[in-house]
Amino acid sequence: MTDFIAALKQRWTQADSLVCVGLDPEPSKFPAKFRDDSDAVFAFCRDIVDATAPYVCAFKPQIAHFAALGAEDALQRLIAYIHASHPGIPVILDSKRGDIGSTAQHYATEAFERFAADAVTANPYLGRDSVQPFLDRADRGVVILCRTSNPGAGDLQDLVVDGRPLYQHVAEKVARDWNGHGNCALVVGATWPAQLKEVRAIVGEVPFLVPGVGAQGGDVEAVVSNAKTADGTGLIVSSSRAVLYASTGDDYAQAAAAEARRLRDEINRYR
Ligand SMILES: O=C(O)c1cc(=O)[nH]c(=O)n1[C@@H]1O[C@H](COP(=O)(O)O)[C@@H](O)[C@H]1O
Repeated sequence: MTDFIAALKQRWTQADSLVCVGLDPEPSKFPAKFRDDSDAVFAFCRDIVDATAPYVCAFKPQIAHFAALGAEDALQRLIAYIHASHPGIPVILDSKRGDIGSTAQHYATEAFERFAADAVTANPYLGRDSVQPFLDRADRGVVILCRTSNPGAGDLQDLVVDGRPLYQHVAEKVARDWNGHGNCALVVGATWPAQLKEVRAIVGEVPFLVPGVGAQGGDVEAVVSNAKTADGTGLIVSSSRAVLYASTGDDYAQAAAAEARRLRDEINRYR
C-alpha cells in the first residue's frame, strides 16, 4: 500500500481533480432495479465507483451507512474492489474514531487491516493518545476533525480557550505536534469559508477534507479560493448525496458521473 499523502498528491495531479465521492448508501433512495437485489448495497456503490472514478482524487465510504444495515461485509468488499479495479485512488474510511489508547488500537486495526482503508477520519476530543495508534501508521492517513460542516459545529469547536477558538488549537496541534510522520489531514466543512481561510493560515500545506458541498449547500468558489494551497491543490472536496442520488432512474450511474465531473470542473475554475 502506498503512502496515503503521496497517493493523494499523485491522484490530484494525474486526474486533475480535487473531488472526493462519499459512499453513503441509503437503500430507500436506490433505483428500482436494486429492489430485489440481496447485494444491493455493494452493487449500487460499485456502479457509482466505476462511473465516477475518472473524476475523483479519493473515495470516502461512511461506516455508519453500512453498519446500520449490517452490511460491513459489503463495505469490506467495496474497498477491496476499489483497490483492485481503480488502483491509485485512495480510500478514506469515515468512521470518526477516538477512544482511550488501548481501544483506539483496535479502531486502527479495524480501519487499516479489516477494511484496508488508506486513511481514516478521527475525533481529537480525547487527546493525543487516543489518535496515536492512527498517527503511528506512517503509511496511512489520519483525517482529524477540526471545524465540522454541521450547524452545531460551533457549540464546542468555537469555545474560546487561551484567546482563540478551540478548532484553531486543534489545527495548530495537529500541524505542529501530531504530524511527525506527515500523514495528517484536517476536516474543515465547506459551509464555513471564513474558518477555512483561518485554518489554512495556521497549518500551511496540510491537506483538508472538505465535506459540505452539494446537499449541505457549501459554496465551491469560496472553498477553493479560501483554502487551496499555493500550488492550487491541498483539498479533498467531498460530496455524497448530490452525486449518489443525482438520479433515481436507470441513468443513476451516468447522472452520478455527470455530477462528479461538473463538481471537478467547477472546482478547477477557481484553482
Ligand atoms: O468526516 C466527514 O466526512 C464529515 C465531516 C463533517 O464535518 N461533515 C460531514 O458531512 N461529514 C460527512 O460527509 C458526508 C456528507 O454527505 P453529503 O452532505 O451528502 O455530501 C457525510 O457522510 C458526513 O458524515
